[in-house]
Amino acid sequence: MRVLASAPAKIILFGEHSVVYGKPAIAAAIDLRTYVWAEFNKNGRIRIEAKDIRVPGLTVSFSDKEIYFETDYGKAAEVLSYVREAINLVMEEAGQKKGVTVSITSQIPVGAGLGSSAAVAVATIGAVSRLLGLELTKEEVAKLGHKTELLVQGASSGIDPTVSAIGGFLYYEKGTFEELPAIELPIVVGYTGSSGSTKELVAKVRRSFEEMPEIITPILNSMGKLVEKAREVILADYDKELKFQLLGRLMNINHGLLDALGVSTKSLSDLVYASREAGALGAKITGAGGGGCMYALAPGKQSEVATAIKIAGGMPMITKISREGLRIEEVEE
Ligand SMILES: Nc1ncnc2c1ncn2[C@@H]1O[C@H](COP(=O)(O)OP(=O)(O)O)[C@@H](O)[C@H]1O
Ligand SMILES: C[C@@](O)(CCOP(=O)(O)O)CC(=O)O
Ligand SMILES: [Mg+2]
Repeated sequence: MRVLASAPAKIILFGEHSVVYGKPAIAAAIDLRTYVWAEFNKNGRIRIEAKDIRVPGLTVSFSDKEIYFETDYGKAAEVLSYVREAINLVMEEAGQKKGVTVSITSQIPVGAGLGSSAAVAVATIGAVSRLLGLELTKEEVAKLGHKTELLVQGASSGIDPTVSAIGGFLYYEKGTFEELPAIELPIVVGYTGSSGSTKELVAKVRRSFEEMPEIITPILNSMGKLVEKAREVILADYDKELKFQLLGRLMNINHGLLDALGVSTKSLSDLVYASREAGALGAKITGAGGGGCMYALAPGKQSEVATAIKIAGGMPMITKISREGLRIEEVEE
């Protein structure tokens, strides 16, 4: 038997990092996906084929006749730790340990703030649980995805695996979520081309929080308040123009606060300012930062903003919200 599952990337519209401290956040699934095939194998081992992820720590030496490959097993194992933990958790849940081969292909840039870690965990949990005959709801998959991130990162709010499993547009707070009405969001995502590790960035914010709680706590509180305000604006009966203007202002404040937490970079801020100058109503980092992506809200100006992002050295992506979260694509008996 073979099962193919897929799960989407996400953007965090408001509230990354502060969500780790129990504040609310707003996120949406987007139309880039990770695909995972799972099937039984005969050798009884867990085999992971990660087809498009860069594995660090490879050394090649060669003479006239031969090529030698050496791998830093620690580094290679670390890169695959989300997939490994996800498989282990499903096997524990099913009370079965079997030889399973998992094969991954992904459209999501890695370490770019678009939730590749959550998508790979959710799609793996979806495929392996179905293979083992375990019937999990999307909420249960989200919870196991959250556990996976906690095991690998040490800290995780759970927002990414929840959005990836459920799909759509969500207001998330401490493990619970509310589905927000689908509104057409004229956004442009800008990718700096560099990456940041969520584990390291979350740890960096934690260090500042522990060293200067009297300064960092009010920043996190402000972030929480602006997310509540953004939810009110999204649900209010305002016309679109006013809604976008208010959301844009809140995005700019959120970016400033993320910069104050130390998770922006020059490239990210360059793309943010270039977008605003090209007419975006708001622009901010999305995800953990330290590289990766920003997004801009640009009604009627999406192509101007995309061009400005390109000129500033980034890669623009015009994406749509994906209504669908985890999907079982194929089951071959
Ligand atoms: N296609 C993939 N195959 C295997 N592991 C992946 C894949 N995509 C992402 N990952 C895992 O997720 C990690 C990146 O997660 P993270 O630092 O949270 O950044 P983000 O979630 O923003 O992309 C990678 O180092 C790797 O461990
Ligand atoms: C920084 C954080 O708020 C979001 C991280 O998202 P990503 O892994 O950078 O896509 C962490 C979390 O919510 O667990
Ligand atoms: Mg991640």
